[in-house]
Amino acid sequence: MTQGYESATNVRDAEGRQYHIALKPGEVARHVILVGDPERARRVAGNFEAVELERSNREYVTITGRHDGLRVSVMGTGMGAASTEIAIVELCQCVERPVMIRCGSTGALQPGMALGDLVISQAALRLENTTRFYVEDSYPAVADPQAVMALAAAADAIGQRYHVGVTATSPSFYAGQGRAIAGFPPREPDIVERLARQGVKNLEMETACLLTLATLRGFVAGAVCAVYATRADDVFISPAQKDMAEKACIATGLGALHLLDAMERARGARPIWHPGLGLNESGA
Ligand SMILES: O=P(O)(O)O[C@H]1O[C@H](CO)[C@@H](O)[C@H]1O
Ligand SMILES: O=c1cc[nH]c(=O)[nH]1
Repeated sequence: MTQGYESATNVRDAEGRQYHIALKPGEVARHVILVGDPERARRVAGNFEAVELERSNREYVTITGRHDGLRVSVMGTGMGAASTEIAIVELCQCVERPVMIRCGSTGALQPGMALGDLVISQAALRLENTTRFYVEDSYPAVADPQAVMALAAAADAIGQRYHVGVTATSPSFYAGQGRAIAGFPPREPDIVERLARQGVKNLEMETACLLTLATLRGFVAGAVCAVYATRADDVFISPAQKDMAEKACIATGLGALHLLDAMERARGARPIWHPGLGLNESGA
Protein backbone atom coordinates (compact mmCIF):
# COMPACT_ATOMS: atom_id res chain seq x y z
CA MET A 1 0.00 0.00 0.00
CA THR A 2 2.75 2.44 1.00
CA GLN A 3 5.69 3.18 -1.32
CA GLY A 4 7.53 5.69 0.85
CA TYR A 5 6.99 8.51 3.32
CA GLU A 6 7.21 12.25 2.76
CA SER A 7 9.65 12.92 5.64
CA ALA A 8 10.51 12.03 9.24
CA THR A 9 8.17 14.87 10.28
CA ASN A 10 5.22 14.26 7.97
CA VAL A 11 5.02 10.50 8.00
CA ARG A 12 2.49 10.06 5.23
CA ASP A 13 2.65 8.48 1.80
CA ALA A 14 2.13 10.14 -1.56
CA GLU A 15 -1.66 9.81 -1.18
CA GLY A 16 -1.55 11.48 2.25
CA ARG A 17 -2.12 8.21 4.14
CA GLN A 18 -1.02 8.72 7.76
CA TYR A 19 1.57 6.35 9.28
CA HIS A 20 -0.27 5.23 12.44
CA ILE A 21 -3.96 5.51 11.63
CA ALA A 22 -3.53 4.33 7.99
CA LEU A 23 -6.15 6.80 6.74
CA LYS A 24 -5.94 9.44 4.02
CA PRO A 25 -8.03 12.53 3.17
CA GLY A 26 -11.52 11.56 2.08
CA GLU A 27 -11.69 8.54 4.37
CA VAL A 28 -12.61 10.43 7.55
CA ALA A 29 -15.92 12.22 8.17
CA ARG A 30 -15.97 15.71 9.71
CA HIS A 31 -18.02 14.35 12.62
CA VAL A 32 -15.91 11.97 14.66
CA ILE A 33 -16.53 9.86 17.77
CA LEU A 34 -13.36 8.91 19.68
CA VAL A 35 -13.35 5.97 22.10
CA GLY A 36 -10.54 4.31 24.00
CA ASP A 37 -11.65 0.75 23.36
CA PRO A 38 -11.47 -0.58 19.76
CA GLU A 39 -14.39 -2.95 20.47
CA ARG A 40 -16.47 0.07 21.53
CA ALA A 41 -15.62 1.64 18.15
CA ARG A 42 -17.22 -1.41 16.50
CA ARG A 43 -20.24 -1.11 18.77
CA VAL A 44 -20.63 2.59 17.84
CA ALA A 45 -20.54 1.60 14.17
CA GLY A 46 -23.26 -0.95 14.92
CA ASN A 47 -25.58 2.09 14.98
CA PHE A 48 -24.63 3.16 11.43
CA GLU A 49 -27.15 2.47 8.65
CA ALA A 50 -24.31 2.23 6.12
CA VAL A 51 -20.57 1.61 6.45
CA GLU A 52 -18.23 2.90 3.73
CA LEU A 53 -14.83 2.11 5.26
CA GLU A 54 -13.22 0.00 8.01
CA ARG A 55 -9.52 0.31 8.77
CA SER A 56 -7.42 -1.22 11.52
CA ASN A 57 -3.75 -0.46 12.18
CA ARG A 58 -1.99 -0.92 15.56
CA GLU A 59 -4.58 0.10 18.19
CA TYR A 60 -6.39 2.42 15.79
CA VAL A 61 -9.69 1.00 14.52
CA THR A 62 -11.65 3.42 12.32
CA ILE A 63 -15.06 2.99 10.75
CA THR A 64 -16.69 5.62 8.55
CA GLY A 65 -20.37 5.43 7.72
CA ARG A 66 -23.71 7.17 8.03
CA HIS A 67 -25.76 7.65 11.17
CA ASP A 68 -29.29 8.95 10.55
CA GLY A 69 -28.03 10.51 7.33
CA LEU A 70 -24.99 12.22 8.90
CA ARG A 71 -21.54 11.04 7.76
CA VAL A 72 -19.68 9.96 10.90
CA SER A 73 -16.33 8.31 11.63
CA VAL A 74 -15.61 6.45 14.84
CA MET A 75 -12.06 5.74 15.97
CA GLY A 76 -10.66 3.61 18.76
CA THR A 77 -7.69 5.63 20.01
CA GLY A 78 -6.28 3.19 22.56
CA MET A 79 -5.75 4.27 26.15
CA GLY A 80 -3.99 7.42 27.31
CA ALA A 81 -3.01 10.84 26.02
CA ALA A 82 0.03 9.65 24.06
CA SER A 83 -1.91 7.44 21.66
CA THR A 84 -4.81 9.93 21.59
CA GLU A 85 -2.43 12.71 20.48
CA ILE A 86 -1.32 10.59 17.52
CA ALA A 87 -4.93 9.88 16.60
CA ILE A 88 -5.97 13.54 16.72
CA VAL A 89 -2.94 14.97 14.94
CA GLU A 90 -3.21 12.41 12.13
CA LEU A 91 -7.02 12.73 11.86
CA CYS A 92 -6.56 16.48 11.42
CA GLN A 93 -4.34 15.79 8.38
CA CYS A 94 -7.26 13.88 6.84
CA VAL A 95 -10.18 16.20 7.52
CA GLU A 96 -10.69 19.97 7.68
CA ARG A 97 -12.61 21.49 10.62
CA PRO A 98 -13.50 18.24 12.40
CA VAL A 99 -16.01 17.98 15.23
CA MET A 100 -14.84 15.41 17.78
CA ILE A 101 -16.70 13.88 20.70
CA ARG A 102 -15.05 11.41 23.07
CA CYS A 103 -17.33 8.66 24.39
CA GLY A 104 -15.35 7.13 27.22
CA SER A 105 -15.54 5.44 30.60
CA THR A 106 -14.55 6.96 33.91
CA GLY A 107 -14.33 6.78 37.68
CA ALA A 108 -16.67 9.08 39.63
CA LEU A 109 -15.38 11.12 42.57
CA GLN A 110 -18.40 12.93 43.99
CA PRO A 111 -21.23 11.73 46.23
CA GLY A 112 -24.50 11.31 44.32
CA MET A 113 -22.74 9.99 41.21
CA ALA A 114 -23.88 6.44 40.44
CA LEU A 115 -22.59 3.62 38.26
CA GLY A 116 -23.99 4.09 34.76
CA ASP A 117 -24.43 7.87 35.07
CA LEU A 118 -22.77 10.02 32.41
CA VAL A 119 -20.26 12.80 33.03
CA ILE A 120 -20.00 15.64 30.51
CA SER A 121 -16.68 17.47 30.80
CA GLN A 122 -16.67 21.26 30.89
CA ALA A 123 -12.92 21.25 31.33
CA ALA A 124 -10.14 18.91 32.36
CA LEU A 125 -7.09 18.96 34.61
CA ARG A 126 -4.04 18.20 32.46
CA LEU A 127 -2.44 15.64 34.77
CA GLU A 128 -1.10 13.74 31.74
CA ASN A 129 2.14 15.07 30.32
CA THR A 130 1.54 14.84 26.55
CA THR A 131 -0.05 18.30 26.28
CA ARG A 132 2.90 19.90 28.11
CA PHE A 133 4.79 19.53 24.85
CA TYR A 134 2.25 21.87 23.21
CA VAL A 135 1.22 24.46 25.78
CA GLU A 136 2.28 25.98 29.09
CA ASP A 137 1.11 24.51 32.39
CA SER A 138 -1.52 27.21 33.02
CA TYR A 139 -3.23 26.60 29.63
CA PRO A 140 -6.79 25.35 30.18
CA ALA A 141 -8.18 22.16 28.65
CA VAL A 142 -11.68 23.43 28.01
CA ALA A 143 -14.60 21.91 26.12
CA ASP A 144 -16.44 23.82 23.41
CA PRO A 145 -19.57 25.18 25.15
CA GLN A 146 -21.65 24.07 22.15
CA ALA A 147 -20.44 20.50 22.68
CA VAL A 148 -21.31 20.69 26.40
CA MET A 149 -24.84 21.88 25.58
CA ALA A 150 -25.28 19.37 22.74
CA LEU A 151 -24.20 16.49 24.98
CA ALA A 152 -26.53 17.59 27.78
CA ALA A 153 -29.45 17.92 25.34
CA ALA A 154 -28.69 14.52 23.80
CA ALA A 155 -28.57 12.86 27.23
CA ASP A 156 -31.88 14.50 28.18
CA ALA A 157 -33.42 13.32 24.91
CA ILE A 158 -32.88 9.69 25.97
CA GLY A 159 -33.80 10.30 29.62
CA GLN A 160 -30.25 9.59 30.79
CA ARG A 161 -28.88 10.84 34.15
CA TYR A 162 -25.77 12.97 33.73
CA HIS A 163 -23.44 15.32 35.55
CA VAL A 164 -21.54 18.30 34.13
CA GLY A 165 -18.24 19.55 35.49
CA VAL A 166 -14.49 19.30 35.70
CA THR A 167 -12.70 16.07 34.78
CA ALA A 168 -9.17 15.02 35.73
CA THR A 169 -7.18 13.33 32.96
CA SER A 170 -4.52 11.07 34.43
CA PRO A 171 -1.58 9.42 32.65
CA SER A 172 -2.23 6.26 34.64
CA PHE A 173 -5.09 3.94 35.66
CA TYR A 174 -3.48 2.57 38.85
CA ALA A 175 -1.12 4.81 40.86
CA GLY A 176 -2.13 7.96 38.97
CA GLN A 177 -5.74 7.36 40.01
CA GLY A 178 -4.79 6.41 43.59
CA ARG A 179 -5.35 2.65 43.21
CA ALA A 180 -3.15 0.82 45.70
CA ILE A 181 -2.38 -2.66 44.35
CA ALA A 182 -0.21 -4.97 46.47
CA GLY A 183 3.43 -4.36 45.54
CA PHE A 184 2.61 -1.15 43.60
CA PRO A 185 2.06 1.56 46.22
CA PRO A 186 1.02 4.93 44.71
CA ARG A 187 3.23 7.88 45.60
CA GLU A 188 0.06 9.89 46.38
CA PRO A 189 -2.50 7.44 47.81
CA ASP A 190 -4.93 10.28 48.60
CA ILE A 191 -5.19 11.77 45.11
CA VAL A 192 -8.89 10.81 44.80
CA GLU A 193 -9.76 12.59 48.04
CA ARG A 194 -7.70 15.67 47.05
CA LEU A 195 -9.41 15.96 43.65
CA ALA A 196 -12.84 15.29 45.17
CA ARG A 197 -12.30 18.14 47.66
CA GLN A 198 -11.63 20.43 44.69
CA GLY A 199 -14.99 19.51 43.16
CA VAL A 200 -13.53 17.37 40.37
CA LYS A 201 -16.22 15.03 39.10
CA ASN A 202 -14.27 12.20 37.50
CA LEU A 203 -10.97 10.60 36.55
CA GLU A 204 -10.12 9.20 33.13
CA MET A 205 -7.20 9.24 30.69
CA GLU A 206 -7.83 11.10 27.39
CA THR A 207 -10.16 14.11 27.66
CA ALA A 208 -7.58 16.82 28.48
CA CYS A 209 -5.56 15.81 25.44
CA LEU A 210 -8.57 16.09 23.12
CA LEU A 211 -9.73 19.42 24.56
CA THR A 212 -6.28 21.02 24.54
CA LEU A 213 -5.47 19.98 20.97
CA ALA A 214 -8.95 21.05 19.80
CA THR A 215 -8.47 24.56 21.24
CA LEU A 216 -4.98 24.79 19.75
CA ARG A 217 -6.07 23.68 16.28
CA GLY A 218 -9.47 25.42 16.47
CA PHE A 219 -12.09 22.74 16.20
CA VAL A 220 -15.18 21.81 18.21
CA ALA A 221 -14.66 19.04 20.78
CA GLY A 222 -16.32 17.64 23.85
CA ALA A 223 -16.34 14.54 26.00
CA VAL A 224 -18.88 12.33 27.72
CA CYS A 225 -17.95 9.35 29.86
CA ALA A 226 -20.00 6.60 31.49
CA VAL A 227 -19.29 5.99 35.17
CA TYR A 228 -17.72 2.53 35.51
CA ALA A 229 -16.30 3.07 39.01
CA THR A 230 -17.45 4.93 42.10
CA ARG A 231 -14.26 5.62 44.00
CA ALA A 232 -15.64 6.65 47.40
CA ASP A 233 -17.24 3.21 47.97
CA ASP A 234 -14.69 1.34 45.79
CA VAL A 235 -17.23 -0.36 43.47
CA PHE A 236 -16.71 -1.25 39.79
CA ILE A 237 -19.58 -1.71 37.35
CA SER A 238 -20.93 -5.20 36.48
CA PRO A 239 -20.77 -6.44 32.86
CA ALA A 240 -24.57 -6.08 32.40
CA GLN A 241 -24.62 -2.52 33.80
CA LYS A 242 -21.56 -1.70 31.69
CA ASP A 243 -23.41 -2.65 28.50
CA MET A 244 -26.31 -0.33 29.31
CA ALA A 245 -24.03 2.52 30.37
CA GLU A 246 -21.95 2.21 27.21
CA LYS A 247 -25.09 2.24 25.04
CA ALA A 248 -26.30 5.43 26.75
CA CYS A 249 -22.88 7.05 26.33
CA ILE A 250 -22.77 6.15 22.62
CA ALA A 251 -26.36 7.36 22.02
CA THR A 252 -25.49 10.64 23.75
CA GLY A 253 -22.32 11.13 21.69
CA LEU A 254 -24.08 10.39 18.39
CA GLY A 255 -27.06 12.58 19.35
CA ALA A 256 -24.67 15.42 20.18
CA LEU A 257 -23.01 15.20 16.75
CA HIS A 258 -26.40 15.73 15.08
CA LEU A 259 -27.13 18.71 17.34
CA LEU A 260 -23.69 20.20 16.68
CA ASP A 261 -24.36 19.86 12.96
CA ALA A 262 -27.68 21.71 13.38
CA MET A 263 -26.00 24.37 15.57
CA GLU A 264 -23.34 24.92 12.92
CA ARG A 265 -25.98 25.49 10.25
CA ALA A 266 -27.97 27.80 12.52
CA ARG A 267 -24.98 29.95 13.53
CA GLY A 268 -23.74 30.57 9.97
CA ALA A 269 -20.69 32.86 10.15
CA ARG A 270 -21.11 33.60 13.87
CA PRO A 271 -18.34 32.23 16.11
CA ILE A 272 -20.72 30.31 18.34
CA TRP A 273 -24.31 29.06 18.45
CA HIS A 274 -26.53 30.47 21.21
CA PRO A 275 -30.14 29.68 22.17
CA GLY A 276 -31.44 32.85 20.47
CA LEU A 277 -30.56 31.33 17.09
CA GLY A 278 -32.84 28.31 17.46
CA LEU A 279 -32.19 25.04 15.68
CA ASN A 280 -33.33 23.63 12.40
CA GLU A 281 -32.60 19.96 12.80
CA SER A 282 -34.36 18.82 9.63
CA GLY A 283 -31.24 19.04 7.45
CA ALA A 284 -29.14 16.87 9.79
O1 LIG B 1 -13.16 3.51 28.12
P1 LIG B 1 -12.09 4.43 27.58
O2 LIG B 1 -12.58 5.32 26.50
O3 LIG B 1 -10.85 3.66 27.17
O4 LIG B 1 -11.68 5.42 28.79
C1 LIG B 1 -11.18 5.03 30.07
O5 LIG B 1 -10.94 3.64 30.22
C2 LIG B 1 -9.52 3.36 30.13
C3 LIG B 1 -9.06 2.75 31.43
O6 LIG B 1 -9.80 1.62 31.75
C4 LIG B 1 -8.86 4.69 29.84
O7 LIG B 1 -8.68 4.83 28.46
C5 LIG B 1 -9.85 5.67 30.39
O8 LIG B 1 -9.80 6.98 29.94
O1 LIG C 1 -11.90 4.48 37.33
C1 LIG C 1 -11.82 4.52 36.10
C2 LIG C 1 -12.76 3.88 35.26
C3 LIG C 1 -12.60 3.96 33.91
N1 LIG C 1 -11.53 4.63 33.41
C4 LIG C 1 -10.63 5.24 34.19
O2 LIG C 1 -9.66 5.83 33.70
N2 LIG C 1 -10.80 5.18 35.54
